[in-house]
Amino acid sequence: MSRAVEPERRLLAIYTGGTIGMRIEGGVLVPGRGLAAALRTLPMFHDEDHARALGLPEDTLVLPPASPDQRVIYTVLECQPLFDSSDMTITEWVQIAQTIERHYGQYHGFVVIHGTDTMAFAASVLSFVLENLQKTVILTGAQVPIHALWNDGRENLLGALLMAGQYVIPEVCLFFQNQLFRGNRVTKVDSRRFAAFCSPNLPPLAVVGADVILNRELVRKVRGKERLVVHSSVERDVGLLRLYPGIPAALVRAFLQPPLRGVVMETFGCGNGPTKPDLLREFRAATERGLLIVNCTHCLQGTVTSGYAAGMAVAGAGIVSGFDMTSEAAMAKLSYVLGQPGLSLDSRKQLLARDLRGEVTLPSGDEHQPSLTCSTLGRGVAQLLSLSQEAAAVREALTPGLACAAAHAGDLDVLQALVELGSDLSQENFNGQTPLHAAARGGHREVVTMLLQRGVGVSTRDEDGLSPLLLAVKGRHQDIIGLLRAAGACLSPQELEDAGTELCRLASRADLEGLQSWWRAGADLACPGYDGRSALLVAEAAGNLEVVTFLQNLQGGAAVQAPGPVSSQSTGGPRPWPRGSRSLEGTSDPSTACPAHPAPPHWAGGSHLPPTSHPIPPLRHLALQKTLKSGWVCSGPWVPP
Ligand SMILES: NC(=O)C[C@H](N)C(=O)O
Repeated sequence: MSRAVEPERRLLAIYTGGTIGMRIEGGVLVPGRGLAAALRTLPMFHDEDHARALGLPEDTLVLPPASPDQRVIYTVLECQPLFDSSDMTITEWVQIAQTIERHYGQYHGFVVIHGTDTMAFAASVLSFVLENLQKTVILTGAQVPIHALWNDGRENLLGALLMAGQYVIPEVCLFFQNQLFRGNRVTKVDSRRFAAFCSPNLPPLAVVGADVILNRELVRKVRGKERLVVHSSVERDVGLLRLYPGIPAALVRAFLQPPLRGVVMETFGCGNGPTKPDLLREFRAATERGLLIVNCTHCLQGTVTSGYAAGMAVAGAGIVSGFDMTSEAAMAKLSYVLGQPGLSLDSRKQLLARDLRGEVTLPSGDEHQPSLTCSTLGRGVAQLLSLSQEAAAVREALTPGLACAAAHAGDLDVLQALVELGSDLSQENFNGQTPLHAAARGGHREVVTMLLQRGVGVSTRDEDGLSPLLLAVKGRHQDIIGLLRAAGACLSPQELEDAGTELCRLASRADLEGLQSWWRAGADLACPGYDGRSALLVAEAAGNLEVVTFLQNLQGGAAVQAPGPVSSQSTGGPRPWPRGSRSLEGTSDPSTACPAHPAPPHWAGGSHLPPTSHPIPPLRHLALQKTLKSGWVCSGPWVPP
């Protein structure tokens, strides 16, 4: 992942349909034409003066400048017909890939505007069909049409255009509600909330707030300069079978019949299934006939393991482990692997067991990843640096980067090795970050504790002015926020400048966890957003009752006051919390910019947090009618652009 440098970035936005452009006809939502014309009337999507100066054609729009030296110009291709994505199939997704291929040389990146219902399938298929991707492909859509007053489409589409315009991310991604996910890691978890998607087993590649926080090390690296390959030959006879307690062998037999060539089987927990002999016989008979079956857990989070006899029984029937793949990704992978011509069954099984597009986390040992987490590399470097006197200068130069990488990976061993070499763990790396920044952002409690015990400064700001505390807030690492606050960390006036708007945004999304993070970090939750409204007002207007209760409880109990002080240098900007009767005790870190205030009792124990709903996304649907899902079905003809 890198920042795009071209002064003019050209994107192709392929509009396939979905709620984002829908209109109401006869009381129901139907796909709507003319998205480009609608965008043309919205100043956030189009700078008419600049377009006229450039002489851009009707279908090409230009965003207002996001940075003084760069413009994002995008052409909207409207598909014919437009789809509610429930009607889309692998046929249309391959056609989208072919459209990208046809226009690959003309554009810097691609945005695919798609319905949300099957967007996770679409993103997964595209990730396999597009090989050697060197440009950014981002899918996005909306829960509410862009024409509605209160909608998520504008924010999602603008975010996708800006991410694809400003960064080179050589992957198929999905952008929704300010998060950029790897496309083949997502699943739709909510039919109404704006936060419709989650990536249960891989953190987002980027999170957009007041700043764009990139998870650079997660983004796939381009290998060489190989040409884009589009794998149009995919297997359509792939299906999805969800096991349920007592599922009859006869039903399984009926489902596993030809022409089916591949099946994703959603099993219980760690990949377990019933061990009834008649059922296992059906699985074995199917796999011996050459049917490929991949085992994915129906849990939202976690992986298939070999820890249970019930799991081993399933594996013994010739079923391949899907580890932590989503069912969507596993179906797409099966279609891709089965579509490869001339491979033996064993080779296909081997392909399935490999990580092809970042879609799966293989158990350590199955794949060696050159990371500091497998401490051999880190220790090796440390050992090398200790060899000679001359190495001292090299060590000096390498230590900050190495220490930050180790801290970000949560690798205490490497940090310990560096300490033994006499390294200073408070040194800053090339962009001004310290290991504490890296550990706070990565959410590594043990590393944060170790660094604080060693007395590193908590107030260091990186080149962008960000402190470890703000990174912990953005990462929602509540325990780390607590540790940093206890060590005297405060948000600076600069960091609090846009907090009000961010709080309103979180309130509008019912993002309780995000609000709690800011509150724990000492932000004023009553601080107004850009339009003068508070988070409470926004939550009330949006009908987000949990958030309203949370904020009201805080207000009622006077705990709306931040759980510690904001910077004593705070002037203007957000109003500081009244100090009330809190005692100002000595700081544990005299170097900090503001005095450390002990957390008030209601916060220190954590017991006074108002009752909240679980921040974890809701579990995947359990409805039995979804137990048997048919595979990729060809629909009528579709004319790609
Ligand atoms: N929010 C949406 O886009 C849902 C719509 N039914 C679709 O998938 O096309």
